[in-house]
This record gives sequence, C-alpha cells and structure tokens, in this order.
Amino acid sequence: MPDPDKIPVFVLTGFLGSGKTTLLNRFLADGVKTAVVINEFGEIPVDQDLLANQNLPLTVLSGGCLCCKVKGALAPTLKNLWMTWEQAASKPFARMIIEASGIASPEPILDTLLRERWLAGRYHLQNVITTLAIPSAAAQLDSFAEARAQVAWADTLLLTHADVSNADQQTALATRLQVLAPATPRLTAEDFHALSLLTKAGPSLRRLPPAGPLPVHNFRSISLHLEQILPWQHLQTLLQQLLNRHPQDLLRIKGVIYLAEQTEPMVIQAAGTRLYPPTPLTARTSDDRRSRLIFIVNGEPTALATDLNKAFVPLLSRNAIKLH
Ligand SMILES: Nc1nc2c(ncn2[C@@H]2O[C@H](COP(=O)(O)OP(=O)(O)OP(=O)(O)O)[C@@H](O)[C@H]2O)c(=O)[nH]1
Repeated sequence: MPDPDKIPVFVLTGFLGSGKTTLLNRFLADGVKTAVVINEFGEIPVDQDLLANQNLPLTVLSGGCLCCKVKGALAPTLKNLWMTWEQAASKPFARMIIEASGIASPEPILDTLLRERWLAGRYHLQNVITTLAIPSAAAQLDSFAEARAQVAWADTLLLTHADVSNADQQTALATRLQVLAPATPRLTAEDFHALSLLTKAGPSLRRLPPAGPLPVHNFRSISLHLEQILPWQHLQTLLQQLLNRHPQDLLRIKGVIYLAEQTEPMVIQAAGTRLYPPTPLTARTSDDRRSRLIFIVNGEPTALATDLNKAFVPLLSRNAIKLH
C-alpha cells in the first residue's frame, strides 16, 4: 500500500509526439492539486504553454533529457518542491507528475526517485505511464532503444492516436508489445479507465534500474525564433517541405507561432511526417509576438540545417537559428 505520508509521483513517458502533454492536461482536469515537472529536450520550452491550467506549481527543465544532461536537476527540484510543501500551512499539491522528454530513457529518472534516500523517504513512485502513438509506435520501437526502454519500465501502457490508426498499425504494435512487455496492462487513451490511473496503486515491489553509465543519445535539436509574421499557408508549405524531405531524421516539430491571419498565438505540432493544423493557445506565459519553433532530429542534422537555412534565413534576424 502507498505510504500516506509520502507524496505520490507519476512518471509520464513515451516517444516524441505520442501524447504525453495531451494526457497530462486530461489528468490535471480532475482538479487535484498537482505539482508538475516538465522536461523538454529542446532549448526553447513549449510544453508549459500547452497546459490548460497555468495555476499550478510548475517546473520546466529544458535543454536536455532528465535521463542524462539534466538528470542532476531532478533531485534538487524535488527537494525544493518538498520544502515548499512542508512549510505551507495549506498544502500546495497532493501529487506530482513528471513528464519526461520524448527521447528520455526512464531508468535514470526512476533511479533518482528510488535510490536517492532523502527523496525515497518523502516521495512514493506510484505509476510509470508510457504513451504509444499507434500509427508510429512499432517503427519507433524498432529504431530507438529509448522507445523500447520506455515500454520496458512502464507500469501501464497507454495507446494513443487510435482515432487516426488502422488495423495493420494496431496489429503491428500489439505484436511488438507482446514481445517487449507481454504482462504490462494496456489501455487506450480514450478509455475511461485511463483517467483512473492516478488513483490506482502501483506495483507493491519495484525492480531497481541497473546502475550504469548515463545513456548517450543520437538526437539533436534546432531552435529558431521567427520575427516575421507569416500567413499560415506560407509557413505550412515550408514546414511540410522539410517534413517530406527528411522523413527519417526529422522526428518532431513544435512551436508557438504568430500568424498574419490570427491575433492570438497558435501552437503547431508535427510528429513523423504528420503536420497538425495550428490550434489557438488558451494560455500563454509571455506574449512577445516572436514565433519559436523547435525541430528534433535523429543524428547529425547537417542536411536539415542547410534546408532550414534556405527556408528561414531570409525571414530571420541574424543568429536566430541555434543547434543544440
Ligand atoms: N488524432 C490524435 N491526435 C492526438 C492524440 N493524442 C495527442 N494528439 C496530438 O498529437 C500531437 C502531439 O501530442 P503531445 O501531447 O504534444 O505529445 P507529447 O508526447 O507531449 O510530445 P513531446 O513532448 O514533444 O514528446 C498534438 O498535436 C496532439 O493534439 C490522439 O489520441 N489522437
């Protein structure tokens, strides 16, 4: 049974664009006071702007993964949050949700939560939930060790994008999961029970992740600030051309953009070669009218960087493209 004196922690993991932030918003809608830690690989964080509820203790750790470059930031973050919690007469949160970056391997995160004595005495790791986008997950599991680790360490697998998947994709994913995690419960994100994951007790015994060197990723991110305000059709054409020219290496695009035809900022997202239509931002932490875009790339992004320069440099202020 979870210890009532410890704060329950939920780790939300899953490959790039698989629906973690979407699910986080659904979880937060239950109104339980929640501290949220969001980890983003890109240098310009976007996810915090996508949260419908901006009125919560939120920490964003960006510019690397919690499993490697920013692993060291997790323990102090959780310690500070606990101190705030302990000193407050009215408790600011009753649970914590950590959203890992889409390319994070979960082991180092679990290692921090389970092996750091001070933390393990105050926080209880309740559930590790891994999202998998049905149309793309089988190929990601074949290509990326990080995706396989996310499945291997999950307490629950949550299948997303069922509405845009077909029977072949569902079978391909089910076949992979039967090999990688045959005993791990699977839910679809639409399933009513997905929402009850935050009240369900986690496993009574946990494997400890093996102590070892931190993972080395083969991913890069490119971020850019766009000062010129474009019509959507123009930007859409530029982005779709990049996605079509780099189907293997360009894994994810996301950003907050300003468009000629809209007064409010918009969110754009692409995962795989799918570019989603822009959606208005309901909440925004700042409003500087500068669009920002993040591209996450597998391998050295030389060819993509060249194409990005060709497409965007005429529209940018000097040195606005950063490789990370
Ligand atoms: N059609 C469909 N779209 C979805 C579903 N879940 C999420 N999306 C969309 O997929 C895109 C990516 O979703 P996110 O929730 O941002 O994914 P993420 O895992 O947080 O992405 P990263 O943090 O970049 O790894 C967004 O445009 C979502 O609106 C789903 O079940 N069906």
